[in-house]
Amino acid sequence: MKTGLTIAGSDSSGGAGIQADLKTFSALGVYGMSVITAITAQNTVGVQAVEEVSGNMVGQQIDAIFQDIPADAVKIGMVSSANIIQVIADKVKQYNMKHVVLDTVMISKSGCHLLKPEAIEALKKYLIPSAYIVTPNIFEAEVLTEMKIRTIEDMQSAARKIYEMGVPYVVVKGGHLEQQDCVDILYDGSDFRYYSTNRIDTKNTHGTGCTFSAAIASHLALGKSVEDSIDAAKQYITKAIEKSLSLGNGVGPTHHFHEFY
Ligand SMILES: Nc1ncnc2c1ncn2[C@@H]1O[C@H](COP(=O)(O)OP(=O)(O)O)[C@@H](O)[C@H]1O
Ligand SMILES: Cc1ncc(COP(=O)(O)O)c(N)n1
Repeated sequence: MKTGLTIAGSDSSGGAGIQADLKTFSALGVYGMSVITAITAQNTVGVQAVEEVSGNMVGQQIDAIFQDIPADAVKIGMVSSANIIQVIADKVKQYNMKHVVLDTVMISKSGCHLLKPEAIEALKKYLIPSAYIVTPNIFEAEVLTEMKIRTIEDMQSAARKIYEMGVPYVVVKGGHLEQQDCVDILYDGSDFRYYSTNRIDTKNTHGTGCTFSAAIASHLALGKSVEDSIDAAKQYITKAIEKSLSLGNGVGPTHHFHEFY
């Protein structure tokens, strides 16, 4: 069986973070493993508290996995601090991790900092260059590139700038662009590819970025190319949003379905 690892934060409400990633791995037929970087007390309304795991413990979780079970793909989500970033970047190198999909999580949809602002430089310097694919949303791409993004052309310029940080593939997600379609763009250093769907009219988008990046990692683990993995992940996230759940009083979660049923 193919294996996937998520290195991310825990979301107690099960909609985002580690929980969304493991549900995605499972739905796509990949054996899921996890390294928890932080625990959040969180629900569909907001994030009530965050407690970071120590860098040492993050490293020990990674060691425990890689000394026993190789991961066919790795998804990285909430990393919280510069110290944790450094540990993860070192371990990616040490274990020569393959198919590392980095979702540059910064702020929750409810406005809580999941990455300390002072850790952004470390993210750019150490983690982005150690990834195979990065998947910033519009806001994250703006922070990384220090530019405003309002159009597809702006997304392209941002993708070029992020590529220059030393990562082979950049996906800038267009879920937050003010236009009818949801267009994600892939840049590989020479060409752009576009993945577009109609915007689904729903408030329930808790965990969309987590689900999308975990789905890309799952398809890479299953042996698909980068282009096909993103295509398949786009189909998965679109269905997961279409069937999203009105649970809780706020932004409800995506729904994970087992394709084999
Ligand atoms: N309302 C929507 N309808 C269809 N697809 C969406 C919608 N919102 C987001 N997406 C898609 O979900 C994925 C996550 O994107 P986005 O919302 O931009 O990231 P994040 O969750 O990190 O903020 C992307 O593939 C995006 O195009
Ligand atoms: C622990 C954790 N990680 C990530 C997110 C971002 O979620 P989204 O996918 O909705 O941007 C979150 N809310 N909580």
